[in-house]
Amino acid sequence: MCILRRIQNRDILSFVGCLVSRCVADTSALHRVNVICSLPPPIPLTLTLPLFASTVEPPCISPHIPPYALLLDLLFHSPLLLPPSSLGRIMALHSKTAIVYVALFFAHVSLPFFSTKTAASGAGSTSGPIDPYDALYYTGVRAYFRKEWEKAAELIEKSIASRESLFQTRRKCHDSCVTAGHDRLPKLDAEKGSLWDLWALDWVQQRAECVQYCLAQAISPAALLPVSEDILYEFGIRNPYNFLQVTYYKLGRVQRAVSAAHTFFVANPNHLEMRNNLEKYRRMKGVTEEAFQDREREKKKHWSLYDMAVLSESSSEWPRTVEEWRECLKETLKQTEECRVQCVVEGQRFPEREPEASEGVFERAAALSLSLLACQQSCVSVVSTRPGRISPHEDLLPTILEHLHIAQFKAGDLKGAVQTIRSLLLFYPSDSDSLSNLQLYFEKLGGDTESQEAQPSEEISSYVKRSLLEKKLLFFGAENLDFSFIDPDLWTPEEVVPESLRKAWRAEREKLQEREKEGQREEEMDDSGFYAGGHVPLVGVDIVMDSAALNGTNRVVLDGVLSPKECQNLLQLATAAASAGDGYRGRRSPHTPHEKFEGLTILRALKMAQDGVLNQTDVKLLHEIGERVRTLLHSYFRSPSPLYFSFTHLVCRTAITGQQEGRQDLSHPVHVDNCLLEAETRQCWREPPAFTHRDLSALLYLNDDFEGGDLFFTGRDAKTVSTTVRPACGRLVGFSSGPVNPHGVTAVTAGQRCSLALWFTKEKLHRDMEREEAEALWAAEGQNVKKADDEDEDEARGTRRLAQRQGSREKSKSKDRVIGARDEL
Ligand SMILES: O=C(O)CCC(=O)C(=O)O
Ligand SMILES: [Fe+2]
Repeated sequence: MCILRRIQNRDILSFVGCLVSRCVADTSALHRVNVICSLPPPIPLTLTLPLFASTVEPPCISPHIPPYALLLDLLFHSPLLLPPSSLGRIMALHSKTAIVYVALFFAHVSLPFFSTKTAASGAGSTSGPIDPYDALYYTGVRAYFRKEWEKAAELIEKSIASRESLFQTRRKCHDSCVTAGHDRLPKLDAEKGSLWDLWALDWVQQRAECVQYCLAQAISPAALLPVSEDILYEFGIRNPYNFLQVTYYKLGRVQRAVSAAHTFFVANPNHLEMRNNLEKYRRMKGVTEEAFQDREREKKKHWSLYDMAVLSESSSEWPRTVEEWRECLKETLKQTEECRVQCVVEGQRFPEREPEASEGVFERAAALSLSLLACQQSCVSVVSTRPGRISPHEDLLPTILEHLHIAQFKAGDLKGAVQTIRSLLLFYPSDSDSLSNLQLYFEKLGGDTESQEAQPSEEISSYVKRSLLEKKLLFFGAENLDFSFIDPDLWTPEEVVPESLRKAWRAEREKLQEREKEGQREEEMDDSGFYAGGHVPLVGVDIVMDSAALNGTNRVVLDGVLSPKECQNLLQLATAAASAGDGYRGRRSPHTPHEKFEGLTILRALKMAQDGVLNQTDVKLLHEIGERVRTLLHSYFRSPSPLYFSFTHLVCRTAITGQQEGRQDLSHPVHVDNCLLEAETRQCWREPPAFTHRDLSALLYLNDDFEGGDLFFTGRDAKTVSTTVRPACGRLVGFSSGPVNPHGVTAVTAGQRCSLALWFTKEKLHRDMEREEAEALWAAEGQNVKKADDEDEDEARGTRRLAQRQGSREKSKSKDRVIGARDEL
């Protein structure tokens, strides 16, 4: 197996020496790599590297690497015979794109190398130099696919721990080398011209040597090399925990499996299988709530502090809220620093573009320093992005300061409030609200706002000052050195942008504004691909309200989808299951504390039927009705592609008696099913934790004997109600799941409101695996139910199936329902 490590450098030879000096290879590895690795387009290059003796000086060589030598000639398959080594490492040089690919090969004999060094218990227990976490990961994944569960767990845990130790060591080395070479700095003041240059280089080199030496003490040479983009991505999406979840489950270590599952799910809230797994774990005996632990929580701790502080705002304990916002601010700044330090010590890549032939050392140095600055600036986006989300929170630091300011004001800490306002003004110096607040405080405090403690906080001042300086340099690079820089901040003042870029910047902004305006005009256009108005293939089902009547786009209300008896049967199912119901993802009151919320999926219902708690026929009816709804909506919305079940549950909301007095909230707050509605900006973000793959929503109501509980649609402001639908037995509301259809449910103030909620997706990949599991169980019992895999058919066939099924159902019940002639194919 091999791993590619990609390093870009046009002027490779200078550091190839250093890299190669850390490399060992064996001949079999060379051949294997040629076969296994897909290297970049082969532009023939035969490069014979000098044979290094074992006398290469530190810091290039680590004492842990045996004497070595390497000849590189991958393309002509003529590797130099090298002493066999357990760890092979090969480099292929690509002259045109100036990319060095370092491929690692781990021969079978290398496994003991890892096994002996990996600590049995995994996490955190790294002894000796830090091993390359990517290599450990690959070996762990290989063990996983071989079903060597113990080994897989051990190696993947070790890789997570090694990565963590690597970051910590980088941080430590960075801190301990901050002052290295400082004694050269006074010379910089004293000297001019080339001597100044030399002292500057000397300072840089002293610091580099210090860092290199420090890193080499703790990190194995292989782990010092950069890892591939693939590995960065894998760890970025927390995929190691995905493997660990299965691995621990197989090993019977359920608590660890649960925490791995939870850790993965936090960063992948749309992952259906993991959601299903977590629901299963929740129902397992012996699994405690503590097991649902995010193992990566510390790295995103500022978000839990943020949420805690927001929550505290709803209490009136303002001094505590102030403390919480302060903590959140401190942690956010700390995480930003951590991220920036990694940029410095990790080493930067040269910009992607082809270097000019005329570029000399200064241009190269500038390119590298711009890369470093861009990396550090990008930390704003890294820190501002919640786990599981794609887009960063806009203006995170100013937002935290705004919250802190309000909390301080409410807590009566006016001096603190003034300081925070002043800090906020550093980001937005002409913000009229902040300025008028400041004026107000000035009057209240009788001019004391100028006192020392009322100045902006030191850390925010230096943050803003440093950030502005970095932006200036980066914009300079963008203007003169062909460097591309995307500013992560909204608060950047225009004067920081050079005049020549400003025009393009303004034009870009105007275009954006224009697009936004257009967006608002086209807001009500639906790009879902659905086109309401198709036929309703079931006689007895009536369109009672179409999109026009419902004041919107791609919405419909159909009546007569269920007979009263069917409503009764499903209600029975709901009631019988309710006592053991698991709520919504295990939560009993996910939307409001005034109501109890019980959900039942088909798989769960089937298991309960197997246990004799529910009636099998009713469970099959639940399944069959889903098919009915799908066919109706597929046809009515003229779906351009097959619809797959994404999620289905029978759900009841019950008013809790004695908790309805003066209730102001909703049973289900206004939301959009497949994106995150931001009512203030009228934007809807199609990203996790929203269920982004949901395309069509359906609610099939079972009863009307309750108070409140109306479904209503709104505009994107989440306020303007466009229409209201009163639930009733057999009434089906269908609508496209996107931003044209924000909706909510009014409070259920008495009784129980039950419905079958269904969501459909056009993507087979996102189909509901639980439903398939239920179908497989039925199939295993020899029972005849239609499988979700049969769904790749056209509308007509779907309709025919409905017709046939409906026909036999109705015949057996001898009711007056017939199938429309058009569908009798
Ligand atoms: O029950 C209803 O009427 C709506 C529920 C809903 O919007 C949802 O579960 O997403
Ligand atoms: Fe909804």
